[in-house]
Amino acid sequence: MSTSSKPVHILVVGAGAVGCFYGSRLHHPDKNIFVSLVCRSNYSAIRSTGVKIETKQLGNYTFHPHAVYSSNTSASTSQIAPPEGWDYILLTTKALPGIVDDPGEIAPLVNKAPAGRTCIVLIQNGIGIESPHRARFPQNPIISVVTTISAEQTSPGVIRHNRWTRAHMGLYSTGPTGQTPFPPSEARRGKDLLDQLVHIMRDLGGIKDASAHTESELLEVRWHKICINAAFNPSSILCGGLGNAAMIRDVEMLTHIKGCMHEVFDAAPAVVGRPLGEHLAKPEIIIKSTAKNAGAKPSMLLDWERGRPMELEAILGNPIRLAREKGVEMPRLQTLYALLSSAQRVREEQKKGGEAKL
Ligand SMILES: CC(C)(CO)[C@@H](O)C(=O)[O-]
Repeated sequence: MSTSSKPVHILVVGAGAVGCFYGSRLHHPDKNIFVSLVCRSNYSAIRSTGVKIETKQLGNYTFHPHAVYSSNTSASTSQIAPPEGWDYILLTTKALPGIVDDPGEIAPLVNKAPAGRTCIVLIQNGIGIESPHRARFPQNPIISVVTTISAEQTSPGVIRHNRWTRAHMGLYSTGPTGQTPFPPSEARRGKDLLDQLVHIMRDLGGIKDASAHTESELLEVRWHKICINAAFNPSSILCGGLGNAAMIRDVEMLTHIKGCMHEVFDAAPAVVGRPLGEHLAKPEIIIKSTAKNAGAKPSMLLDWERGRPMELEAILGNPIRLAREKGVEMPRLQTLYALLSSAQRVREEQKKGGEAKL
């Protein structure tokens, strides 16, 4: 596939570990593909020296983005932004429904282009993250990406990639039924944009396990990823701050983690409409692979340690509610959700100087 005739402009909103890592693999100025970043606290560091990526899999290197912006507003009003807007906007911030209005945040960026032109790419954890974007941007192609990656920003603009680069991608129309609200020509355009993104990431960017999927396959992969995130991420906080590999060395923790994973495997068919496919790793295989990722912390633990809000609704609340609507309870996940939602509320009250009510 040729991507060189017309420039491709990609904007990454959320220049944390995941955004910087994937942004660096998509940036190919020699092929007319330009990645820019919207940064927050790491703005000065990245603007002056670029992003340093440390990865055993792909070698250490420095990524110099096409442009670096300090906020969505400054990107949308900048003189150097592409006048026709961006071809792709990659959202790699944490999914925090009820706390952050993601579609509202990116609206000035999406609306810079003619209606429906910009493709919105959601590289975020969790279930139910796409529908608010579809409601806000009825005409834009939306690509939902489920990534399994262990990476962290060790200091501003320095990203350590620990393990995995799996990126499953699929178009999101209106939901799991896969019925597209678009006329065939627009649906075709969405598919072309999906194929182009996979091509850039896999063939040019060296992410060998980047792949394109149908909408219903992607829903299945999202539930499979929940089996990992809902088991490890909340537990890492409640067990006192252990990383994933450390947790499963403890026999009681291992029983708990496996129990959470099987709970999701058992509940998923009620929502997805079929059992999770045989090609998707079973809990025992995930555990084996996780054991090799020693020293790394899951994203939710890093958020908790930094005093940031956790992705509780996307990773626990939404899956619990969707399964419950189908008559299936997930008691282990519900316990994690109740405890951590309360812990987060108490901490927010304490920050405000108040006291949680007894
Ligand atoms: C490490 C991981 C695979 C699960 O804990 C990742 O998704 C994360 O950090 O959330």
